[in-house]
Amino acid sequence: MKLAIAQINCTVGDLGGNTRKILDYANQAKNAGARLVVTPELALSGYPPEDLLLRHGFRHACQNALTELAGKTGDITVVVGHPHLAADKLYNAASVIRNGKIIATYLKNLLPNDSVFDERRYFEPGFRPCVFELDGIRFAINICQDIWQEGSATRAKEGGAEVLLVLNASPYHMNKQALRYDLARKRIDETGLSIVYANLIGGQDELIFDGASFAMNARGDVTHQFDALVEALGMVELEGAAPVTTEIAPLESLEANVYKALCLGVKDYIGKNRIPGVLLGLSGGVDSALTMTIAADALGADKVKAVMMPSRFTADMSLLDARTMAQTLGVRYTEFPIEPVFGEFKDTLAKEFAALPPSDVPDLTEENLQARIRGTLLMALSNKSGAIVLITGNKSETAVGYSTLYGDTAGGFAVLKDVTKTMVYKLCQYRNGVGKVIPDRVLSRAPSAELRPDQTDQDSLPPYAVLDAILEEYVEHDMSLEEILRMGYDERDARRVVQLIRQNEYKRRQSPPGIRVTSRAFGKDWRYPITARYQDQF
Ligand SMILES: Nc1ncnc2c1ncn2[C@@H]1O[C@H](COP(=O)(O)OP(=O)(O)OC[C@H]2O[C@@H]([n+]3cccc(C(=O)O)c3)[C@H](O)[C@@H]2O)[C@@H](O)[C@H]1O
Ligand SMILES: Nc1ncnc2c1ncn2[C@@H]1O[C@H](COP(=O)(O)OP(=O)(O)OP(=O)(O)O)[C@@H](O)[C@H]1O
Ligand SMILES: NC(=O)CC[C@H](N)C(=O)O
Repeated sequence: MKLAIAQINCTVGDLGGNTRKILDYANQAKNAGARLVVTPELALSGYPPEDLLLRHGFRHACQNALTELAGKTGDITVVVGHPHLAADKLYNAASVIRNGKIIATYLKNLLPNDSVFDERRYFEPGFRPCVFELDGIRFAINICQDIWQEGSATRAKEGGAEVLLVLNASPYHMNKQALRYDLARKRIDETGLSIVYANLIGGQDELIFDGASFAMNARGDVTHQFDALVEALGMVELEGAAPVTTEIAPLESLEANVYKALCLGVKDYIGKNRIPGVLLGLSGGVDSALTMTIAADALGADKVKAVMMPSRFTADMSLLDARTMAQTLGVRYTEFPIEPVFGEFKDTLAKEFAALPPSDVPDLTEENLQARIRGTLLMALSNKSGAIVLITGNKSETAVGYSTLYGDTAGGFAVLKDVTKTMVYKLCQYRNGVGKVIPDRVLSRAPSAELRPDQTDQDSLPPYAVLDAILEEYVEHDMSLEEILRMGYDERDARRVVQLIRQNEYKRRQSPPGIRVTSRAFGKDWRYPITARYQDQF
């Protein structure tokens, strides 16, 4: 028999649109000869619906959508993920529907509350297995986190299952697929079941769901691997209860994978929020170059406008490279010299500043003013056009606060927020390999904010290779300063980076949302207090 995985891009809260999409995939699956179609976790509501789930109206609308879907699926069996209200309690559920009937409903056993998840805020756990039979094969259902520990799969086996259908909303981070394979193999070792793993795709605020659905036989061999980061209808052939090899998508490089994830994140944030286009400040540097390229690839060049805003500190090559890149990509481009406005601002402030020491030396104040003038101009264009400002700050800068509040941090969406500077360079190289967009010297010159004469980032920060390595240990691996020092990092660098990360919580708290591509981003999974005296002890 054939079953299908509907690897679909659902939109949170779009119950009508999600219902239509599930029906469309069910029809396609039926036409392709499938008897059963499996959707991702909470496909009906989109994932994660967050506090929408606390609204009575939304809970009831989800129940109604399920009834409507069940009435329209016909004779193909659909296993659909949905919020389920029973006796005033809410569950993360999956129902088996056919010919207008709900044949069985499974309630997710393990509710993740770590990392980016807070399912215990909304749902009650279930504890029973759910096994149903189709064409002589006994299928059981698990939902995402259920297979991250021993228990739910074992109970499915004890309930008589032969094939485990796993509905997922498993968010992307680098190298996540290897982790999913490991977990699936552990459950297979314990139970001898074969596994069909259906994952959501799409961007939802800071999260990316990468799809990459797969099937494994009872020996733990991958029999099917479907494409990542695109919608797909994956067909899985079973001989008895065993999936047999038909389709294995080739693995991509890490850079290709991250680049595509960022494009999907931009496309879905802009598209699902019905935003007409994007704007960005194009400096001739590497961060804005990459942000512009991702935006053009994701949305089409006609949806992107780049604005170069030179000052007296802008090098000629910055201006030339900005023009070249905008032209190569075909995005709309304009230039606003900021000197006149900068002069007016300084004149307006001069009398006040004269009373403050040291009045005659330009300092960070004047540097930040330039960034804020640029931010103000971009926001004015945003207000008039409806396009939103993409900010260009990367994870390294976001970590240490190397940015100006209400200046280069002013905007709607932060494309590179979880991409370190080291990775920014790798992604530029990857994209130039597909088709050259970013001139070599943009990649070879020393990074500079160009806010004072001859400035480079390394005047204020350790080299990015060092900063990024310490950042990964402290943020992603949760290492203490002491542990980082034991790894052999320079004491001054390590102390400085950790101190800057701690000191700049206030700045991050005011920053726009951005796309998560690592196992720990500065977003849902980073909730440090701004006001705090605790320091790691030595
Ligand atoms: N705990 C707290 N809670 C709330 N607000 C707090 C605060 N502590 C300071 N503040 C406020 O924050 C202000 C300081 O922040 P802010 O005004 O941003 O300025 P600040 O962080 O002092 O300076 C910006 C830094 O970013 C660098 N930069 C700027 C622009 C672009 C780039 C680049 O290459 O990408 C780098 C620049 O060279 C400089 O090192 C204070 O004056 C105060 O108003
Ligand atoms: N001359 C400029 N014209 C337009 N935008 C600018 C200009 N200078 C800075 N910006 C904006 O402010 C952001 C901060 O950039 P800045 O040059 O200060 O440092 P950066 O982190 O090295 O970024 P980039 O690598 O893009 O230059 C830029 O990415 C860009 O969006
Ligand atoms: N939605 C979930 O239950 C997610 C489970 C799991 N932690 C994952 O990231 O895949």
